[in-house]
Amino acid sequence: MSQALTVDSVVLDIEGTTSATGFVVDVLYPYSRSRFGALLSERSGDPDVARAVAQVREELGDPSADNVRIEKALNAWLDEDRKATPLKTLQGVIWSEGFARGDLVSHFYDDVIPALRTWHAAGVRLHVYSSGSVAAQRAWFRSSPEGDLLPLVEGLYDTENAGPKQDPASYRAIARALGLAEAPERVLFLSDRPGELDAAREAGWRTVGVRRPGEPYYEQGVGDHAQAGAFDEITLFRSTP
Ligand SMILES: CSCCC(=O)C(=O)COP(=O)(O)O
Ligand SMILES: [Mg+2]
Repeated sequence: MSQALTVDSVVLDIEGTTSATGFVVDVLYPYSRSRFGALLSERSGDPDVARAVAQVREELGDPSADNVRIEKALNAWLDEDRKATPLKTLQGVIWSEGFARGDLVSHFYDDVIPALRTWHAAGVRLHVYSSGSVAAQRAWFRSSPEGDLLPLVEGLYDTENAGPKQDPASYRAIARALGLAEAPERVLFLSDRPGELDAAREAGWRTVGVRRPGEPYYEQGVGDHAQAGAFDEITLFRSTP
């Protein structure tokens, strides 16, 4: 359904919205699964790895969990597609290196990159809020099939610097970071998940649910949120304060 909105900023979900869940699950997840063991044993001094390991131990309630137990927990969370922050941190370390090496190229639906360029050219500020870590998001946008898209994007937010995606407080924190705490209606959130859209709306944001055939939330729909089947159905104008 066509949507036309006047906003300052658009905040993008990745999986299911800009990009295919199938690509994440079939390409990125196996890439990380086969590298957790080496990361844990060879890179324990890396501050991101050490922080994530401490968080896994805390979540397991086992302060002395060894690498075998930690790897098992990571793989179990991967199997259930649990968006646990330490899992996402460790995946972000692995994927960033995979993108930098050229092993990986990110996926965007065909309608997405032209829309991002159009919205950016119209003066709309673009940001990302994903369960994928900020490091993963940076690598994802830098290594697109059309090259480096990072210059289009102003802010990157994840469950560590903003909070859980189904909590309105996370959207309030992002609005503050955007300088829009007093005007949250000037922020638009695009996501495939109704729980995330509900949380954004509760924080005062505008919302459009993106429903793409084949995505996990396609059948369920996005409740009473405005919806679009692709980004080329969404026209954005830059609002003035
Ligand atoms: C580059 S992020 C990789 C995808 C991912 O791991 C993820 O959890 C995405 O979740 P989203 O919040 O974007 O639906
Ligand atoms: Mg999503």
